[in-house]
Parts: sequence; structure tokens; C-alpha cells
Amino acid sequence: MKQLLIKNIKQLVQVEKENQPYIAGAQMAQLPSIDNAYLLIKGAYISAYGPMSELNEAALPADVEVIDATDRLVLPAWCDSHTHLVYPKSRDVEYVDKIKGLSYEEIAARGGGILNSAKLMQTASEDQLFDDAMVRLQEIITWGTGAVEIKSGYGLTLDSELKMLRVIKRLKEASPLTIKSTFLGAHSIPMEYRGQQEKYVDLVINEMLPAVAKEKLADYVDVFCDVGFFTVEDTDRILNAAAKYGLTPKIHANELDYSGGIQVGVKYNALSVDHLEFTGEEEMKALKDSGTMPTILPGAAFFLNMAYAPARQMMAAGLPVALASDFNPGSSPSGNMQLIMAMGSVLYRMLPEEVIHAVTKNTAYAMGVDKELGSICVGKKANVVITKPIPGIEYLPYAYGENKVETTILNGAVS
Ligand SMILES: N=CN[C@@H](CCC(=O)O)C(=O)O
Ligand SMILES: [Zn+2]
Repeated sequence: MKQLLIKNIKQLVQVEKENQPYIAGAQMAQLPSIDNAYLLIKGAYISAYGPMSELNEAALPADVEVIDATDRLVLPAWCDSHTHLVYPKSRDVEYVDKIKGLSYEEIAARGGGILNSAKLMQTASEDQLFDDAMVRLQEIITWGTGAVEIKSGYGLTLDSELKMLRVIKRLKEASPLTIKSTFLGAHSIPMEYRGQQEKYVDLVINEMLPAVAKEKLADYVDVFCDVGFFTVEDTDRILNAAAKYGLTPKIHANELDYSGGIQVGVKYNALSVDHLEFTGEEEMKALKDSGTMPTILPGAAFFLNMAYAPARQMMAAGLPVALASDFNPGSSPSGNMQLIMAMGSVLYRMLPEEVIHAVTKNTAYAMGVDKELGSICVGKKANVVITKPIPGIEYLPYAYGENKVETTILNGAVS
């Protein structure tokens, strides 16, 4: 089997002897690393690592491929556990409305926002959606992403939701990235259902969910549980129905208000609850030891000029925190996880060690791939990044405009 040796690594970051599902509270500030290290990859998996002093290069096969990482750091590739990166077109027009002062809810209420994308989605071809999304995937690989979750939710009709999910299925097959798909039929209420949204919820439950399950198109289910969108009762109904198909929830919650989304997500053992701008003591109590990953989406809060989720209070309460990009055309038009790390650090006061855990281990958990990704651990998939020559981990969030990643390795191969 083909072997790849990365040697003379200035710092091998986030090594783990045994896989821990996620990192919480004060432990997030501890980042186990090895200076002057090597990493050995066999096929698609990590087979060994350690200090250079323990490397017996002579014992390796003659055809081993060698990368010299002098002055460079090696880290697990980022896991981006929340995106909407299959979409028909950018929404830069709304951007100007936002600058002029229209709120996210005001844009949505007059048929803009998610409904704008949903309208375009009706006529978008599957091939065009696939080609555009492949370009976006290629770009995020260059920024160091190794795994990504992608949601439907710009369809909002049976056919269009299935179209989006089929595109995601094709992306899974065509891309070297590890991809998980999430059914988000309950992303917004179509205009014709306004005032009778329970009928749209019926459609999601009775028509969309069975069709999605029949074609095995989704790994997870999501609901936008927030003011002006879906209520706790709607969410409860959808998650209850989804559980019968074995679909675990990942919920959009508490972005616009104390919506009860966090609590209903925890009630249904959601893998993650995401956004969380409106998180108080009660919400943190519900999250404690729940197994539900609190996931903050700094790109959306920054772009929409929202309040910032209380990341430091969450960690002080012993909770884990994950950071994802929310890459979408309306509220976070970037999948650059290095920028997310910078935002985590500057806007949420998270330490470099904490942001690294938040975009690797904790997002791996939030998208259900923690056993295979998220750390440098023997037996895990070899999805790693080699940085350019940089001074240390602090430089990753500090130099927010630069691409610090030189090489992304996915499944043991340079991508
Ligand atoms: N908050 C809800 N949904 C997306 C927004 C999608 C859009 O505006 O197109 C989000 O996560 O930010
Ligand atoms: Zn989202």
C-alpha cells in the first residue's frame, strides 16, 4: 500500500492517542501537539506519528513518498459542519438592502431571502447546480476544509428539495471531501402557505420526509426554529416524524430570538444546534451534558450585524463550542474556515487553541464524523493540512486575509 511520510514538521497539532468525541470547557484551551514531528500515512489513513527522533526512515519502503514540512505546521483539515453551498445564484442585490438597514426578517417577510433562492431553484438544472457546487468545494479545499455538511432548503417543494439532495448525493460521489447531507425542507414558509404554515409542515412530514427517506438522500434533518419561521410546535412535529425514519436532527436555533429551538433540539437528541445568538442560562443548562453540540456561525452574525453568541460563557459553563461557516448566498457568502477562525478569535474572544478545536474536533462531532476525522489519531482518515511557513498556531486566526494553507491532503492524497 502506498505510504506518504511528512517529516521535519515544525509542529504537529492536535494529536490524540485515543479518540475523544469532543472537547469541552477549559479543556478547549489545551491543544496537544508535538514539536519537530513526523506523520506517516498508509493509503487513506494515518498509520503513525511522533517526534522526529523516533522516526526510523530506513525501515520504510523505498517508494515512500516524502514531503519535507520544515517551518510548517500540520493540523487535521477543518470540518465545516453547517453549509448551504448548493444554491442557484448569489444574492448580492439583498446585500445593498441590508446595508441600507433592512433586517433579515424584513427581507424575508417581503419574499426575499431564502424564498428568493427558492424561486431560482425551481428552474435551476441539476447539472448547473452540481457544477457550481463543485467549484465551491474545490475552493474550500484550498482553504483547508476536509469535510463538509451540505443542506437542502432552497427547494421548499417536493421536487426541488429532492433535486437539491440528489445534487448533494452526486457531490459525495465526485468530491474527495467527506460530505454529509441534511434535509432542510422546513427552512422557510413559502408565500402561498403564509397564515397556514401547519399545512406546509404537513407537506414536509407527509410527502417530503418519506420521499427523502425512500431514496436515502439525507443523513440528517434540520428545521429553522425561530421567530418568523418555524415554531417549537412545528419543529417538534417534524423531528418526531423524522425520528421514525432514523434521521438525527441538526437544528437552526436561537438566531433571531430565544426561540425554544435549543430546548426542542436537545429533546430530540440533536447532534447540533446552530447559530445561538440568543443563548442564556436556561439554554446553557439544557445543553449541559446533552450530547448536542452548540455550534456558532460567526459568518452569519458578522454579515447580518447581529449580536454575537456567548461563546466564552458557554465554555465557562463547561460546554463545548463548534464554529462552522454557514456558507450560503444570503447570510454568509463564504466557506473560508480560516476567516471563521479569525472571527472566532476577534469577535468571540476565543483563544487560538479554542478556535482550532472548534473547527476540527467539535465540528467533526457536529456532523457525525468524529470517529474518522477531527484530530491526528492513528486509524483516522488522513485529511490534514500543511501550512505555509508560519510562526505558530496564533498566526492562523491572526493573519485573517491570507491563505495560510499550502497543501490539503484528503484520503491520504494531495488535493
Ligand atoms: N438562518 C437560516 N438559514 C440560513 C440563511 C440562508 C439564507 O439566507 O439563504 C442561515 O443559516 O443563515
Ligand atoms: Zn444555516
